[in-house]
Amino acid sequence: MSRQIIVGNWKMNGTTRDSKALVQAISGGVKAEGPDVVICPPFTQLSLAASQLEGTSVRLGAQDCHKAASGAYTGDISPAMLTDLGVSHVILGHSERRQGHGELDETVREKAVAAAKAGLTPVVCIGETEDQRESGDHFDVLGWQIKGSLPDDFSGILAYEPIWAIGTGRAATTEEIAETMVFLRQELVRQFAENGKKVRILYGGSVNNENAASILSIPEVAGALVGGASLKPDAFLSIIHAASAS
Ligand SMILES: O=C(CO)COP(=O)(O)O
Repeated sequence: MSRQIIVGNWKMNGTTRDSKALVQAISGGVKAEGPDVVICPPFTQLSLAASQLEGTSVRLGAQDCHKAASGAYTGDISPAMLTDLGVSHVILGHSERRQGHGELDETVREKAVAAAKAGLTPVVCIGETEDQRESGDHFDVLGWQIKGSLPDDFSGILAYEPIWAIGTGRAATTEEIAETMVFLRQELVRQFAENGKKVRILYGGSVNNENAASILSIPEVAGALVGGASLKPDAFLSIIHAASAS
């Protein structure tokens, strides 16, 4: 198993005071020789986190970006603004943006192109709803999301986050994850040939300190995208310690 990557998605959490404490606790507990670690605070805390993380091995990610480099887009943040702050990764197409903001596959793809062009590593999220899984349509849905959301020359990270597992405390079972990982790899190779072999796939959805070790030992799981548990230093650090470092 190769070096895994643990990404913490803080979502809309973090005032200055608690962000400072959280970054400090995480960076203080991470070992340079451990797995790759990326934390994704809200835009408002990126600058502070960047200065706190200087000289540490923890990388910084954002939770979204616009597809344009600059311009008349009130309220948006461009990829160049992120790299300017020392951000290296960007989460794109999270289900909370797809569902809450009507973000479409095509928009996610355009953002992934723009992010990569600016030197960011996109972490593109896909995942089925509970209804889609129950009706057995989940593989079709995931195949379409890959086709629609990933550019042909994609070389970033794909995060499989079943919507029904996000924030519910009900992670997918190791069998469900294992089976889905096999499908995702086949689909990536079918759609993108050689390039599809290189894309790293993360699992996300109710990953915590108790289930991390078994999820991270599933073949093809290159790491985890962690929401709620990434706000708790002890839980997040124990997920990090459960990940493979080499
Ligand atoms: O959405 C997620 C990470 O992007 C997962 O959130 P939870 O870990 O809180 O289920």
